[in-house]
Amino acid sequence: MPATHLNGPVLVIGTGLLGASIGLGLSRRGVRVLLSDTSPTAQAVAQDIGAGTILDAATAPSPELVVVAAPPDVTADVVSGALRDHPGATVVDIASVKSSILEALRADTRLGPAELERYVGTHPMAGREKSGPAAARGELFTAMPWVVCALPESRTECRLAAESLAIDLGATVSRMDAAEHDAAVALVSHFPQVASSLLASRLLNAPAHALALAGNGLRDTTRIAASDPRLWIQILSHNAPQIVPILHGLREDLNRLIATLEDPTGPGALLDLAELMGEGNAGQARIPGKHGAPPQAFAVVTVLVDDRPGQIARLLADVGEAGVNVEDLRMEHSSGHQVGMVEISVLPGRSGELIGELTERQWKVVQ
Ligand SMILES: NC(=O)C1=CN([C@@H]2O[C@H](COP(=O)(O)OP(=O)(O)OC[C@H]3O[C@@H](n4cnc5c(N)ncnc54)[C@H](O)[C@@H]3O)[C@@H](O)[C@H]2O)C=CC1
Ligand SMILES: O=C(O)C(=O)Cc1ccc(O)cc1
Repeated sequence: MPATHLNGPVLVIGTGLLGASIGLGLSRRGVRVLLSDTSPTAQAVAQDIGAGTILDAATAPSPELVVVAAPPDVTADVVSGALRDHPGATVVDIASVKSSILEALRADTRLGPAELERYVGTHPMAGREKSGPAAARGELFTAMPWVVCALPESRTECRLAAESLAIDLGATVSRMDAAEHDAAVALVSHFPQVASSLLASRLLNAPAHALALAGNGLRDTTRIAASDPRLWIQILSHNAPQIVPILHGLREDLNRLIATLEDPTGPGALLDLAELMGEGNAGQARIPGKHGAPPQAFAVVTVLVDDRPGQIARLLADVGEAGVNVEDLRMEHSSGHQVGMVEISVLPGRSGELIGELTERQWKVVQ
């Protein structure tokens, strides 16, 4: 079991997707986790999957750290309660927006300055398009960024406790203030969500024969359109001032593109399209790779796999035996066929070796 910086107990308030994932990850590392949720079902499911034990306020020891993992619109109120109920604890929240919560806490007359010194806002940049504890994963945060927004008055030991939470769960700490955080996530998280939802909503009246042709391009760009609307209504409305300027920029680009495509043979039209695609290529290339490393082009080895149970596991075991690290993996099913294509991304320079090993083991490698 890896050593942890936190001693515990850690009280998780809100045991949905994120809270139960935190509970699972900490419990697996040997930290005692107490669980609390307004929904008795969410609490019970979180306990059943091993995320911790349901809090019994009468007998529970005082927590070292309280993690508020409730929806954004109740987060400030729950943090305020936790700061008052647990005077010896650091209290962090993990909500996707930070400034609106901080403003509400600063305006909260039930809190004194000494209480706010124990609060640190945080945001793990990891999640899923599902909600609830049944979708929780203890390894959700491994190698993902975790933003820590300490206040100027946050106590050092409280900032360190917040950072320990992220580090113990395998995440990478990124320090910034609430305003910087909100501007950054508006661009890299909230705008993609809006774009994906807008794109997917265009499919509402699409004929079935058109949808049957959908490939990974559409699946990749609409995956997060399946996200929980109840959460996203809150995120978007809390961070609206940061999102609106990005949408104005999008509108300008759309107007330009529409004008170009309305006269695709007009002067400069093709150059305009080339510029648009080129700017997209350049923007995409700026997205960092795994572990915050610079973007890296991987070689992709494509393998045809029969759609039978156990095939992927057998393929991955063979890749492992070949001694080649899998950097990324994706699978494409063609509808109506009993075969799938698995794309294995590996470091450039290792693909030839992998193709040789897999071919020798009778896999059908697409060249
Ligand atoms: N879903 C995601 O991918 C990510 C979500 N977050 C943030 O994590 C927080 C939780 O989100 P999810 O786990 O996805 O939502 P969820 O819907 O899966 O879980 C939220 C839980 O909070 C409980 N809850 C509601 N009001 C409460 C209260 N007053 N006291 C105690 N518990 C209460 C609900 O019963 C529910 O079990 C949100 O603030 C969200 O912005 C952060 C990163 C990623
Ligand atoms: O599913 C994804 O790719 C995400 O980006 C999930 C996510 C959702 C909300 C957040 O505040 C942070 C991360």
